[in-house]
Amino acid sequence: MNVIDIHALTKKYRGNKAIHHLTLQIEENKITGLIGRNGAGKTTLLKMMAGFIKPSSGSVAVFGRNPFNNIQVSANMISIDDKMIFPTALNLAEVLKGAESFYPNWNKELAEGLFQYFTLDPKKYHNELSKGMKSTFNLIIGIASRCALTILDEPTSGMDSAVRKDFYRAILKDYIEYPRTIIMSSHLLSEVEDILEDILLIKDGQLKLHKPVEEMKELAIGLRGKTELIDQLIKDKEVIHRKSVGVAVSYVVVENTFLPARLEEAKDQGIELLPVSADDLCIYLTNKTVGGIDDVFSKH
Ligand SMILES: Nc1ncnc2c1ncn2[C@@H]1O[C@H](COP(=O)(O)OP(=O)(O)OP(=O)(O)O)[C@@H](O)[C@H]1O
Repeated sequence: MNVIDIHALTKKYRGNKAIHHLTLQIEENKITGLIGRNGAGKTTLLKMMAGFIKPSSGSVAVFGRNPFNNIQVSANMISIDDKMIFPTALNLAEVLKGAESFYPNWNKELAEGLFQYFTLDPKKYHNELSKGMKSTFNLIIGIASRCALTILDEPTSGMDSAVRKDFYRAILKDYIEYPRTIIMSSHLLSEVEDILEDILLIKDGQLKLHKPVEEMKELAIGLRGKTELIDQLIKDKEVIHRKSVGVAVSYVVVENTFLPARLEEAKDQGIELLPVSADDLCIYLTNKTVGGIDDVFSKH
């Protein structure tokens, strides 16, 4: 069953398209990573899934319903981001207590365990917390609420690296015990890759790729060798990434649609065949240009 069904979705802000004609589905009980660079449209897309903002055109269905102002959708969903605000009169312990009565699947032991592990002070107020501590508290609520649809928009923003790692592990462990649909946005795949099943990559509001992480690893190939030979090998291929490596030597990344015999031949010609990680592939696919930062320097 699809929890999310999006068709020809567009969101414009003052005429500028933040999301552009997006069509996709997200299956039940999967962890999907929404990956994209700054300004790619991740938050806008997640807000439309959560029913917080209206599309300009196209449709979003969550559990088969339009999520905008829909009580049935919001009863089964939680959306966590770094702009969350809580009642200022309540301290953290009181907010947790409130969440317990609000979310039907709330896991009290887990919430308290995480709260103690991350040494949050129950007497403190949310608006007194540091950026990383706010994210920590928000994510405890996001995990412990165990909602059928859990939307996490850059959930670890401001956390230090050790806390981020602990949280990714916590998300995965709790998901294994209690599967649900989790959509988590991030700039960088490398951090979250291990806990994801699917990757949804967007660039400039458009869908670049939606695939299982495992398939991503096989999708592209890196080729390094004499520029002349490389150009011959890839002449009918779309270049995903290219850079010069010294004089007359190039490294290119292309979709791996070669016949095995052709790759063997390339190897015999001295071309190196290199794997391309899912993380690097996402970076190349979302770069504004085919070259990298080196291009900026080589032009000056
Ligand atoms: N309320 C708004 N009014 C006008 N433009 C907006 C608004 N919100 C977002 N945008 C624009 O829409 C585009 C997508 O923004 P969005 O915040 O969805 O991207 P993002 O992928 O979440 O970025 P980041 O990773 O930097 O948080 C950007 O060009 C942004 O400037």
